[in-house]
Amino acid sequence: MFAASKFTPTPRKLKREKTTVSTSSDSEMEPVRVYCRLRPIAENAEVESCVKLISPQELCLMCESKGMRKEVCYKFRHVFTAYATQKEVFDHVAYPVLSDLLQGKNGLLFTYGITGSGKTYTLTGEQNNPGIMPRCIDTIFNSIGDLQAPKFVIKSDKMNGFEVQSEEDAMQDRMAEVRSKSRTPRSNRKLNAEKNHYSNDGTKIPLLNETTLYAVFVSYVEIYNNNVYDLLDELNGRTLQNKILREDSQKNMYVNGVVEVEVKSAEEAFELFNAGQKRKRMGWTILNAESSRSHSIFNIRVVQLEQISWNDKGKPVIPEKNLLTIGQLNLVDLAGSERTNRTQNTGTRLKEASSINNSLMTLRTCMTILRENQQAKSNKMVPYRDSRLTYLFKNYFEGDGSIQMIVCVNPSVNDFEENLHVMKFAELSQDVKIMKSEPRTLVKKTITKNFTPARVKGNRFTILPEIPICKFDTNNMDEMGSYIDKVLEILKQREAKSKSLDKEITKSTDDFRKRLVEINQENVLSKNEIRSLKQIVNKQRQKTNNLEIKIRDFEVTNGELVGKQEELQNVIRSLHNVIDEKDLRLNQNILEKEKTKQKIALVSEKMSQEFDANLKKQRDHLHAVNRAKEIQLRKVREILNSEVVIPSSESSSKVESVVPQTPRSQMLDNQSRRNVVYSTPRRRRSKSVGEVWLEHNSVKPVPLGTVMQPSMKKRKSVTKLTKATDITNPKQSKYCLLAQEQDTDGEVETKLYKADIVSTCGGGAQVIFNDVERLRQESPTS
Ligand SMILES: Nc1ncnc2c1ncn2[C@@H]1O[C@H](COP(=O)(O)OP(=O)(O)OP(=O)(O)O)[C@@H](O)[C@H]1O
Repeated sequence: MFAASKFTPTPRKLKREKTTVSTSSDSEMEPVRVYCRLRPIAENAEVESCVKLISPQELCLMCESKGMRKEVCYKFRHVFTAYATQKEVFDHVAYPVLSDLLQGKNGLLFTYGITGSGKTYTLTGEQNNPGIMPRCIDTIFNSIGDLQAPKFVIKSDKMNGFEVQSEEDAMQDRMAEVRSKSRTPRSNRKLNAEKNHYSNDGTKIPLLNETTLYAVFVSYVEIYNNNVYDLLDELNGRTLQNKILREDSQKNMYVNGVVEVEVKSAEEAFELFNAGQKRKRMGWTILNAESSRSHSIFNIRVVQLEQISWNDKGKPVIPEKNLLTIGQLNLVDLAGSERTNRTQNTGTRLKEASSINNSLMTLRTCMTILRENQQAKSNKMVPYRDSRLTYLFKNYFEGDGSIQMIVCVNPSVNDFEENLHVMKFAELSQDVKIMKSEPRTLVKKTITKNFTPARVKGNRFTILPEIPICKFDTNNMDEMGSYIDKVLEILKQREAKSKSLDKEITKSTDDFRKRLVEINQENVLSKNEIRSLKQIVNKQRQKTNNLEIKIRDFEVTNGELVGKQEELQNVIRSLHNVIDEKDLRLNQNILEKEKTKQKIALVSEKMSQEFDANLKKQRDHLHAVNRAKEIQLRKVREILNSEVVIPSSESSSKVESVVPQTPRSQMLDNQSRRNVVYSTPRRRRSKSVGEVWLEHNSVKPVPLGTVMQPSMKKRKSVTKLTKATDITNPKQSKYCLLAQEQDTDGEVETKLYKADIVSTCGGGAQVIFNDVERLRQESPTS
């Protein structure tokens, strides 16, 4: 049991003043501490690294594209290679911040980088390889050890502050908690407990003050689609509710109504973290199977109750007036920036990505303007309110604590372009200087809910010394005199007490009035906030209405388009049918053609065979006829030879005498040697009456006037064979071609090419030349 001591401290009250960054001197400022951590390239990914390490503080990003080599170098406070352990990162980055935290200073630590670069790994890590968060929790509890305030003695006032309550009240709260815990199913507790082990390496921070009690509080929120959700909220079947951000009486930003739990061990803290982690919005993307879709903020607040004394039993004595120092550490796992063309996100993922990118963009803008303000000593407005992320951490940028950033980098060459943007932002952030923060100690009175009056008499109670009752005895005046003195003394005491009570009442009234004024101010702020929220809600409603109208319009258009699409599909279907039919017919035609071709080939083969056979027959026949004619001719020649006897000396005169004196022979005589006369052709000239000749003359024949002209009683004269029917006319059986040409001496020679026209079995005709008569004119003088 605690007893309220009479100890009245002289508080080290530090008033928090808002100083703009640009007006403070350099010694009061410190830059944002920026570290870089490289993650190993995944083993199965066959990609090159685009990072070259120059020194423990410098690295270069390199890339070669289209024959051009690009190399950009950056300097950081420290660069952790892919081989750096989680402990190294913790020792370098988080340990100093934790040391500040246990002195009551604030710190903000966030991981920044593109998706899949190792932000969650750095901050949370794995069960056997814990990251910064579990190591922080372990280190805090390792350090404070037994110096923990009994649970619920320090209590959140629900307005971002704390109050100290009496041990009796704390005990009642503890009992209530035990009762509510006993109602939680055992299976659930066991399930949660199984996951709460991160390996603890026993890291400690030496504490300066052994007369201080510590209480650790944690809360866990996420910013998803620019809304704040409490991941530790008791849901009881509800969905997570959007929380609003508020400013407390000290102008610090906080999440209104956030569940802040006092934890007494690291395991308890991990249990809460894991419970929140299950609610945190994670999702699958092409670039990271477990991608954070929100910014998550794990807040650790360490409240110190200073200058405690200890009673005989070794228990702390809580004074009436307390000195509270509050330090807080925000561990922020930012969602990764991502390019939609790489993640190929659509729908919800796309909306998330655009919200993530917007909030990161606002963070960049705030940093840029802060830097500009500091460098150009200007006073541009920093747009913290544009995003919940920057609005929540506005105090840090204005000098309420140190800021450290770990830039996580996946060195894959595929991430080169995006890493460039990240590095640019990181480099810019290093130039921003933040006011150094100092611990703030507040004086708080111990609150007692169960007020019990000192003494109760009948129906009234009094806190003044009572006047003793005395019997009036006139015989004993001495006793009466001492009694009166006593009463006078008591009355004096009562007067003094009354005065002190008056003073106390006046002070209490003043305090109460002050508190009322504060409450009133907060009330006014809340009203303003509610008003602005209402305006936002109205605007949103208006937007929703507009969107609904648009959606309806779209639905109508969509309906029409669907109708049109159906019509077009019907047309397409019928066209497809037509095409199918045509294809079928085409195929049939091709088949038929193929068949016909085959038939024609068969018939033509047959015909050519028949034709060959006929031809052979005719040739044989003609040969036979020729042979018979030759035999006849031979016989005629023999007869002629036997008739004509030519004496060797008068041969020329004998010829003349043997040749009958026909007009033709006379002509031959007359024309002397101009014409050569052959007996055989003359005889070969057929005189058959029935024969029809096809006389093929030259266009302008030279008139012959000779005996050589064949006798063609029935004839058809042509100068040109233009048509096949000129030959194939079945009535014609003979052919004679008259050709005249001049020899080199200019003498005319006439040739008669004679032939038989033989019909062929194919319906054509064959011209078989069998005789040539030549008639040549010569000048006797030549
Ligand atoms: N330093 C490291 N050593 C080993 N593995 C790592 C390291 N950093 C990251 N990884 C692995 O890379 C993968 C992606 O890491 P992580 O989920 O932390 O990325 P992230 O930056 O948080 O991504 P997102 O922004 O999409 O949430 C994980 O499987 C993680 O285990």
